[in-house]
Amino acid sequence: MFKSEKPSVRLPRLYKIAALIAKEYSEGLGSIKQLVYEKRKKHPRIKSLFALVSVLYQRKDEIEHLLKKTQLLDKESRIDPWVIKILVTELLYGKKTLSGQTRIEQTIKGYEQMFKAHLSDVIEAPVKEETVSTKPKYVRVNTLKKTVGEAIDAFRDEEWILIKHSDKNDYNGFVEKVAALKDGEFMVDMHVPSLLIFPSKTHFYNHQAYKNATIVLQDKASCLPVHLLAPCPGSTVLDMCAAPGMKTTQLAAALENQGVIYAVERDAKRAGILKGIVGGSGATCVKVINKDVLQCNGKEFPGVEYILVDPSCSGSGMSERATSFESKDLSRLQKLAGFQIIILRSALTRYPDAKRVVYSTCSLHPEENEEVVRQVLETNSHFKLVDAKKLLNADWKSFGSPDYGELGEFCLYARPDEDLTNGFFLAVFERLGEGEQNTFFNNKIFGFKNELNAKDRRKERKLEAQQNAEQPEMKKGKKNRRKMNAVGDDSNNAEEMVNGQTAAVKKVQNNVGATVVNDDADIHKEHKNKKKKKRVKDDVVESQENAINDTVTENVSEISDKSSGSRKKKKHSSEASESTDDLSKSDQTLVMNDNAESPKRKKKKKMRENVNESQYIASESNVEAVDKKDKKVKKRENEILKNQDIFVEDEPRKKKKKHCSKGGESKDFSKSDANNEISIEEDKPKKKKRKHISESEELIDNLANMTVNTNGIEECESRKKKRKHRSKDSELAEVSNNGDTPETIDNSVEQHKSKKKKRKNDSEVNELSEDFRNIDVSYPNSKKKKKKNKDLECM
Ligand SMILES: C[S@@+](CC[C@H](N)C(=O)[O-])C[C@H]1O[C@@H](n2cnc3c(N)ncnc32)[C@H](O)[C@@H]1O
Repeated sequence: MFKSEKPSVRLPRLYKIAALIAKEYSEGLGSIKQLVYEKRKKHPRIKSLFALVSVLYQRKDEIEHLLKKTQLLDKESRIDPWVIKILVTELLYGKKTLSGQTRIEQTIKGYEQMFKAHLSDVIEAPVKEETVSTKPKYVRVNTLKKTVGEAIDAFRDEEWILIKHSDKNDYNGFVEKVAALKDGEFMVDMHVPSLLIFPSKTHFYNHQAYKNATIVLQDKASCLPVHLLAPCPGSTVLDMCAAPGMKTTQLAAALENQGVIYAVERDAKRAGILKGIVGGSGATCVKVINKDVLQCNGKEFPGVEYILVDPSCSGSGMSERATSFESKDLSRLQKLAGFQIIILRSALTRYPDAKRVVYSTCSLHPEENEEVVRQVLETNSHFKLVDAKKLLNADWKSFGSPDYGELGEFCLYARPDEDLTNGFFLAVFERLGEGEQNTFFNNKIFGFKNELNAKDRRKERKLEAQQNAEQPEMKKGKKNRRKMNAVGDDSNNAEEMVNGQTAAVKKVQNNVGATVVNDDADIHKEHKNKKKKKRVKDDVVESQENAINDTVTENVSEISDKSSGSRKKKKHSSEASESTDDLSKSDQTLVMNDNAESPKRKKKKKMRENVNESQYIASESNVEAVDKKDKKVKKRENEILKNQDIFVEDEPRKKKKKHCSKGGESKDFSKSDANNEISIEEDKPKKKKRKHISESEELIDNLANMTVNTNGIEECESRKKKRKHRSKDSELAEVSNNGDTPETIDNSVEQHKSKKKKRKNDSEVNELSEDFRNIDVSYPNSKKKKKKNKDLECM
């Protein structure tokens, strides 16, 4: 390739920073705008940075095509792929030249003719319209600062018109109303009562309520995990992957600042941002901890009852990223999934008081969602998967894949086209109660059960019932044969899946199979056997979970040594990959049944761990750019943060109040929003204002019916007390219960429009988004397109 005669050494910072932002954006670490502001490192050409990354994503299909055709990433493997993508963007869609004399720029420029040749293959497609344009603006009321009723009244005082939808069984009708919201209208969400919905073009950056954190711009999908975790005031919560802190502050609001939230964030810089957001929100019950959560456990955070696991993911659900470069990268997905499995497992095994755990991602890939849930559930004997729709207690339409049978049915998706939200996935786990079972637990061959289909399970049960009806002697023989066959089948599967690991896998299977067969041997002592089987199973699981924890610990120690030992790990990885390549592809978190573990198996297990470690490490090093810094820099950052009062505590502070009784109860979150947040000023002089109040109260009555079904769990005592205190207020509300009629809504539209126009003129001048409307002239494509504001809602 062409090389300049006097190559300069340094690539312009603009490109380096743009590459970093593009990479982090692809990893779901924020919206482009948010990352530009966060990462620009005082670079003055903020618009150019934004434009470069935006155009890269707008033109991703073409760029991807060119990279493939020219094999540029392979040929220039020494150059960071993100730098390549940014430079290609600049060359083809930006200034249309790379004027710098650096070797890297010149190298990319050398491909210009090839690009042009291949560009003609690509049908000149219009720049992709961002699907977010149809997505409304979601505004979560920060109930630490204002009640929902107060917030609604405040908006109505600004002439916003409330559109109601109270039928919680009519989700389609609700979505239709949301999609049809006109300028000047807003709604209350039918699932998350503290969430208000505005038309997509509404901007809040200049709104006082946004500036003082009375409202938070948070997508509906991102509000659901905390809504379903539903911790009650006074409880102890662990937010495992907390930054930038949208869900942390939502958790604090759910707790009404009573209790403790351990908000753990591994990235030092992001922990700083988290601390800022928490501080601004008025949350006082949050402890920000800058640490790898995989190094934490129930000793460090005692009494954790609720856990939110919202790990780094591909971010494929973010509307505008839906078909990004990464969405097709299976190996990256596997790495991310490996990490997600480890972190979810640690949530389910390391916190003995945990009663409810919510796992969420902003990914639409089953590899990061149902598959993670499957792998974790199949090896956990203490938790069950809960039907999330039941908890939601209202109509919903997007669920997990039918390929996963009941498991899929129990998980929720949010999809941009159907739900008008970002893409999201969510699964809820609860600790097993007395006599309960995790029906997804794989008690045959851990990690190799393929019959997840509910149909298959029904068939299995039918078969079992038939066998029970047969002669005991016959049954004995048949059952044993069946068990043996099952082992054989699974061995075959294992063989296909694990390739080089066959022997070890068979040994695991035979061990487990033998246990089951022995347990089943005496069918006349069925009752006794059941108990025995459960004991054996529990023992196996216990040791298995311990083994998993050990693995996690080993991973952690490896990770913490990452900067010094990355080369070593690469070696591990390549050594192991020879024999475990397929394993890593198909089942990288192969469950470890360590009951009576042979040295040979231990060795194999270690090998698998090495693969997992290196994959996990690889994915994590992708996820956090900061990890590339050397230890010294990181240490210095940590010290700075320590000085900023981000702390790691050995002992948690004493809880202010513990409202939940022992049994694992969680609060009725919707009711809390409804009952807790409304305060009515009795002596408002204006008629109009009084009307607003009464309407709000009517709405609140509706909200009170939107309860989170907590599976028979009692309501928090604190809630009851609070409701009593507020009963006076609600009585008053009932007296003045006059809602908007369609007529009043219509009449006020005109009035509203003129006022709104003025308000719009004022506010738009200062909109932050304006920065991006007149994007650098060198980017005609991005200029053509109207820039859509992206809030912090990506999280
Ligand atoms: C998807 S974001 C979380 C968004 C956040 N829950 C919110 O609502 O604002 C994932 C975060 O997890 C952090 N993270 C990744 N691995 C971690 C680990 N092992 N320990 C703690 N934090 C981790 C990442 O740095 C990133 O900030």
